Amino acid sequence: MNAGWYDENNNGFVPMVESHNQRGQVQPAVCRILDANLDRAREGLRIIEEWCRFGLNNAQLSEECKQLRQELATWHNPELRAARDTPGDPGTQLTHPQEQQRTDLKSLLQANFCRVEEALRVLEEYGKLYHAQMGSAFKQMRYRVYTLESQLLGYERQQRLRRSQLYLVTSPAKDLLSVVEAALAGGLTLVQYRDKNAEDGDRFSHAQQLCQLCHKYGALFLVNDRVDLALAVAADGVHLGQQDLPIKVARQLLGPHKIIGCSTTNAEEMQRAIQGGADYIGVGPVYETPTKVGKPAAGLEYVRYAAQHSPIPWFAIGGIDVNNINDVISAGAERVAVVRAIVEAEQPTLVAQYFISQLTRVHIRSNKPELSQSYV
Ligand SMILES: Cc1ncc(COP(=O)(O)OP(=O)(O)O)c(N)n1
Ligand SMILES: Cc1ncsc1CCOP(=O)(O)O
Ligand SMILES: [Mg+2]
Repeated sequence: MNAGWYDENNNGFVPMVESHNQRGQVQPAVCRILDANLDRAREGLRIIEEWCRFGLNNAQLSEECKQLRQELATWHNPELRAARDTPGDPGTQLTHPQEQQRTDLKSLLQANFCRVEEALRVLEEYGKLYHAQMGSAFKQMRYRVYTLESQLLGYERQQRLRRSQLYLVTSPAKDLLSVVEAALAGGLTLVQYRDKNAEDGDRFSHAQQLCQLCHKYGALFLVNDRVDLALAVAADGVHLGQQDLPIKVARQLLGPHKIIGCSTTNAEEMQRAIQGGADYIGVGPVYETPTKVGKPAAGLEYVRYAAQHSPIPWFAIGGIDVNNINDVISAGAERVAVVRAIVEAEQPTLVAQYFISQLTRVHIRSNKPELSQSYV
């Protein structure tokens, strides 16, 4: 019969790695450290797993959490459990003020990833004193958790992108931060920083402030043209035009989990962007616009084409405002991107709300309720 024990935390029968350490007597304190951190890592993983399972309905991510928990359980042998001394532990009363104030889901998940990664690092170091394979086993697990974290954040980004109906592309304005904040308050969930003329130092500081603001509201933040700037401010991704870096190069620089958008004006560009791995495309200019002087309109015809042929999310852009939004929606658009309609609006909150209400109406009509759900 295999040696092991029954674990009450849903892991069932857990095969024992080895009940005795291989280096002679280990200090009881080391066993207590290992016991406490095995618990800590498992608890953190369980919190993350619940979101993967019930929040995202993602079987692959929840399975990875479960496997990691089970692997932790195989190391948590009776000898380590027996070392527990909760009444004598001075740390049980200590809480950090931040633990009491998780304001959003993203910070809750990040805090728990942090907790798991820290616990695994402790297990890696102290585990070397206990068992020859413990150090390398926990190192590998820590890297798996890093991968899980970036997969989960990437998956969340894609979901947010899919649920975004209105996209604000910024233009320089004296009170840009207040304008963007007002639009975020109206329900805006996707923002692109675009400034074709500023100096890099100013671009960096504007992008940094906008990025923080967007994340405070749970909105995605992308940077126009510049992969380096997107990386520098930890943006959610980048928007590239036909004259910018190729998508494949940007993907290598940004990794698999950031968003890459691409401008398209016709069917051929659309096809290339999709094949290149764009996460979404801009479709336009629908109308000629002073924001992009000299660029001929692709027209509503191209919007109709996108509605029929684009398998990835797409945003109609160019000259769209509150007066013509319904023509664009009638041509098949479910998402729109605007510059002047919001940046130059007297009441950006109301304009954002109006656009979203019109787009939501059409989503409900076309029976795509997932697009009209608000996101945590
Ligand atoms: C959402 C969206 N669509 C199209 C563009 C235009 O990009 P590009 O053609 O590279 O032109 P510039 O914006 O760089 O002048 C966009 N920025 N966003
Ligand atoms: C950046 C861009 N790309 C195609 S049209 C456009 C500008 C859209 O600006 P506006 O919404 O002010 O017409
Ligand atoms: Mg560009």
